[in-house]
Amino acid sequence: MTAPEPFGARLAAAVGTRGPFCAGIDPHAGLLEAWGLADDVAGLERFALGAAEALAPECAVVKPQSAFFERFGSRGVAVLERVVSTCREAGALVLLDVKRGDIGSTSQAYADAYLDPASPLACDALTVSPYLGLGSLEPFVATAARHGAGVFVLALTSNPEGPEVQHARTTAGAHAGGTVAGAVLAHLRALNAGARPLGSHGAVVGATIDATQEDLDVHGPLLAPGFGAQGGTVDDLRRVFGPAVRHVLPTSSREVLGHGPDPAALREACRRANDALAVLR
Ligand SMILES: O=c1ccn([C@@H]2O[C@H](COP(=O)(O)O)[C@@H](O)[C@H]2O)c(=O)[nH]1
Repeated sequence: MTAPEPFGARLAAAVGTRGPFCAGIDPHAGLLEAWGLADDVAGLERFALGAAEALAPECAVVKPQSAFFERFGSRGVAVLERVVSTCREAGALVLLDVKRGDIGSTSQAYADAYLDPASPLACDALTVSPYLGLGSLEPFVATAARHGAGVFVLALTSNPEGPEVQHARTTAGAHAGGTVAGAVLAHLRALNAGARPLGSHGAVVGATIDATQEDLDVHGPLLAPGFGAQGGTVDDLRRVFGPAVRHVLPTSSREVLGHGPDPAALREACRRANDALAVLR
């Protein structure tokens, strides 16, 4: 059996063709209302599939936020499954923002749910939380490698509460003495070593964070939420990421979705974002 093409290589090719902008699909109640839809499963379906059909042919990566589907229970998750398949059929990679992480045996079940192609919710990559320890992420890393998928680990998140945990000093493990975020970044750098053209293990680093002393170049993708509605700009991306900006996937949900429901306006918003980001590469 031939090995699947690694996520990092698939991502590099997709970004080379379509640009780095990652469109988020976050069906907020307020956005459903703005699109003239009810805040129920039928409204969710119209909104999320409409966004997927308009945005996925334009973007290298689409990032559905699982929480907004889960709030409708199993019928919401069924809509998420259709969003994932719609986006992948349109040639976009799907990064599911679900921020999982648990003890190893449970992480294996999460990894199977989101990364095994046999699962109804199989995606190209997912977000995970490292706060049960870097070793606890191993099932995600191994399962992703088996299936040519990617893993994005929270490092320096875009929310203002992040630093109290992420800037704390760790006293245990291979990176003792450094910050928690620094340990996450170093772990990813080690996982990505030697990968060509780019590793499959990404970091989540907000476009809104203060200047950091951490080395953000993990030789893998850097998902940058906070671009758009949270205030992050192209200048912030340059300021925060420095030379590593070439590996950044800036992502925005509310800002781009606010242009709907007109599919042409959604597509245009995605094109404009990619045009504005071209100066960074
Ligand atoms: O540090 C993080 C990690 C993830 N997110 C997620 O990204 C989107 C942002 O939505 P906007 O509407 O563009 O603000 C959302 O799904 C968050 O859960 C983040 O914001 N920050």
